Amino acid sequence: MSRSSERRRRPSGPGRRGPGRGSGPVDPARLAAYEVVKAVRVEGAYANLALPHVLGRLGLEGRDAAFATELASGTLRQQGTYDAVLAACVDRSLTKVEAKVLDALRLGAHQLLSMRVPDHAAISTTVELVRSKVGPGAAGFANAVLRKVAHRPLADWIGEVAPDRDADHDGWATIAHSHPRWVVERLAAAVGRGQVDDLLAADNLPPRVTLVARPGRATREELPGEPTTFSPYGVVLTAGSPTSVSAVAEGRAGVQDEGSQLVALALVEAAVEGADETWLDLCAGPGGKSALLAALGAERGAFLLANERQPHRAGLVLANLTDPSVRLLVPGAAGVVAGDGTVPPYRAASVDRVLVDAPCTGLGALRRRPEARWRREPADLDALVPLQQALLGSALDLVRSGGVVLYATCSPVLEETRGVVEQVLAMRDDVTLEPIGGLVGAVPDSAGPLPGTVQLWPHRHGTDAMFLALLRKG
Ligand SMILES: C[S@@+](CC[C@H](N)C(=O)[O-])C[C@H]1O[C@@H](n2cnc3c(N)ncnc32)[C@H](O)[C@@H]1O
Repeated sequence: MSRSSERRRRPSGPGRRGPGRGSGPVDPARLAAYEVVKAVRVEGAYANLALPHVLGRLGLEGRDAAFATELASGTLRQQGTYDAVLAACVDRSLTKVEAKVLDALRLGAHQLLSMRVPDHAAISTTVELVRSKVGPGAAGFANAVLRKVAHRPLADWIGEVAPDRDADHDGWATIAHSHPRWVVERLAAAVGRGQVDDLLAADNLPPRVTLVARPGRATREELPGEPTTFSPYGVVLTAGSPTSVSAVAEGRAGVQDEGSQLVALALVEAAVEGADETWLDLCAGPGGKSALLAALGAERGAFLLANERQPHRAGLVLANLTDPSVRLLVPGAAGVVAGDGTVPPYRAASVDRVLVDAPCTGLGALRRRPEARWRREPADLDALVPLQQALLGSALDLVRSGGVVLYATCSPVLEETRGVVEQVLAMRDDVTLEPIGGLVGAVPDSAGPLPGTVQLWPHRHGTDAMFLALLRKG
């Protein structure tokens, strides 16, 4: 059966030029993707951090860099689908296939099934990669396996290797959308059965790059791109790289998901009577929201204290709050402390506004962390949920009467959102849950799992799946 061209939706990059046809040197873009996938497997690297290093070392730019990025990221995201396909094409368990060969087979499968790379180029370049990294025997094996993969388009493969969709939707989605089953189940519980497929599909698309103009330091009119729909500070970068934007290089603007911009905005938009001078970001690292809060606070005469438990991440917060010459971007407006937010070194009832951007599973940001879904486990919730409750509890101790705490997660998982807020509310009689108002409260179709809370979604809003709850101390 020949594969139809309609299903090929991704840009081809250098694959269309067919580098590495036949026996020859390994194509550098494929080599870069291979090195990233291997570093994720062997070193536990984060693909989004490993990519710039590898691209720089191999001197890849432009189309080649874009191709390598899509190849590595897409392969990692859709590994669950490709493994099911490869398992049907290999005469032994995939656990018996040498890991380096399996890395390369997954890269080949992504080119064959999801990128516009001609079959001959996808197969021959992968075979050369395997020959150079493993040897001629493995190259022959890879050639035979990828020829089988190339026999069918992706949709036909899914029909063959996934369970029946009507009989076992979550089993089907596990393969078709390449998410672990427990993640499918948690996301379905949060978004509802009617939309879970749209959400899972959105997780497999590369996120758009969004910039934030830090108020008082930059305007969004000076940033290249289209204004964001909901945040008054953002633009969606339509071309080029953020590092080439001078306001970003100078620290006056930054790269920040629109949902994260809305979290900072929701804290600032909440009405507070009386003093409004001391703001605390309890879990600040690496500091994207702190940078926006410091700029907004400076406009209102408020001081932002940015707290982060891990010292090296507290260093990243400082870097986000300073310009390239390490001068505070908004002098006198912010300070950074490395401290445990569950036993904070601050006076009780001394703060007017607190952000708790809690450590979480990150299952709302899977678009930008291609490998994260394979690293997380249900047991992570056993440690994270009590920590989230403790952090929210200490934020409520730190805020003064009449002040506000914004609890946020980049996860829509109900244990981390509704569960944490309900649990903390049940343990205290000095706190009320308030509707999030202002611009953030007006985002359409954003009702969260508790009255007045907000839940953003990649497939509805184009943002990470941020959860926001506003609590006021009585
Ligand atoms: C979701 S991230 C925060 C992202 C950050 N607000 C931003 O916009 O860049 C959660 C942070 O909480 C930190 N963290 C974890 N446990 C903590 C604790 N007990 N006290 C303070 N920070 C903690 C983590 O190291 C991590 O940097």
